[in-house]
Amino acid sequence: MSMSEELNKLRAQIDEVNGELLTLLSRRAELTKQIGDVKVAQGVNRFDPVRERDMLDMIVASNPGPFDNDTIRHLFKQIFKASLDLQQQDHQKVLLVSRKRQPEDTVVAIGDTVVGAGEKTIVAGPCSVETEEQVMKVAQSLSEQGVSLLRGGAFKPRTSPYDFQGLGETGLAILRRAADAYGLKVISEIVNPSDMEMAARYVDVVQIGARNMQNFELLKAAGDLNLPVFLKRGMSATVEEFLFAAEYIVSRGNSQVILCERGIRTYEKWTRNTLDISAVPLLKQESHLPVFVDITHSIGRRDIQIPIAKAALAAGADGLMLEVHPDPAVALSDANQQIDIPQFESFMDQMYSSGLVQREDKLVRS
Ligand SMILES: O=C(O)C(=O)C[C@]1(C(=O)O)C=C[C@@H](O)C=C1
Repeated sequence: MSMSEELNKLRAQIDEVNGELLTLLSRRAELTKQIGDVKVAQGVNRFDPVRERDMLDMIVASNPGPFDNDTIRHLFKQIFKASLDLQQQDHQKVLLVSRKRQPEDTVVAIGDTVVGAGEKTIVAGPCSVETEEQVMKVAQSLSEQGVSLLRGGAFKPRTSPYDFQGLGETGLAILRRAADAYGLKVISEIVNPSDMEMAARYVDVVQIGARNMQNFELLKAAGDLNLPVFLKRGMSATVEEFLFAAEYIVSRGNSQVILCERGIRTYEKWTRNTLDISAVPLLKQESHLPVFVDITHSIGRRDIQIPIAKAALAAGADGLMLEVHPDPAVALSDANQQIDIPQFESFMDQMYSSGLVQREDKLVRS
């Protein structure tokens, strides 16, 4: 027998053993899955280190070699770990917001504006609603720029109780009048579950702010609404916690949820928050919900807004949120970060000329 004939023969035997090992591993895996089910039913912990140690002791006691005991232990520990992972996967509930549940993108219709269907959408407006004149000026600019979603804060959860807290229902009424005057739609934050019904008379989209991302009663109330919800990521929330917050809304029957990355708290001081750009493709990958980036709160400065906007869109964001005020210097909140109307016009010019955003009023809808 030649050398290569001998090699081929041995390899054929190895292939056979591999097949037998695979059959045995699969049989073992099926058994561990069944054990996993029994453990869930009994409410027992899946990981059982004592059982693992006993099995290892038993196995090495009858180890015929040539592998030494440490190697055998190592190999079997890998098998235990894989079995545990399998038990866990089996019982992980697939979230309603997950792409595993719904592979196709959720599209949210706000009037004629279609969010999440490929076109990029801009949401703009003042941080706080201050006067009718202020909101009218911004609304006029939005309509001239072909932007149809007007934002404005009427209920302001401010860090300090002594800061301007918003005009409340009066503010929502101002937003509605301005939006109606210019054919726009309104997005505004609601902070109290008991205000949801009242808010639905004025707004087209309810916003849940970063500070309320884990206000579960508010999330449930938003889930009972028949309106889209714009959910902002909490400043210290992980991507997973963010998705669970969205799940609170969707699990109540409201699937019209838009996620918004708005920066997270880090040690960096040159931006107000640190824009977690990686959250955008991660959220798009994990979830079917549309994803926006708030380019105002995330960075808190005007000078780098254009590259940040481009980065957000390039990362796959479905839209951008930004703050516009006729006279930012005298704004009652966020005076340092809002842009004025000429700056907004120039911003939109750059978005359109780069081809990243299409004018909504020029889009032909089928
Ligand atoms: O015997 C169990 O309790 C199992 O869950 C099975 C198994 C195994 O793969 O053998 C898996 C995980 C535990 O940590 C211990 C053992």
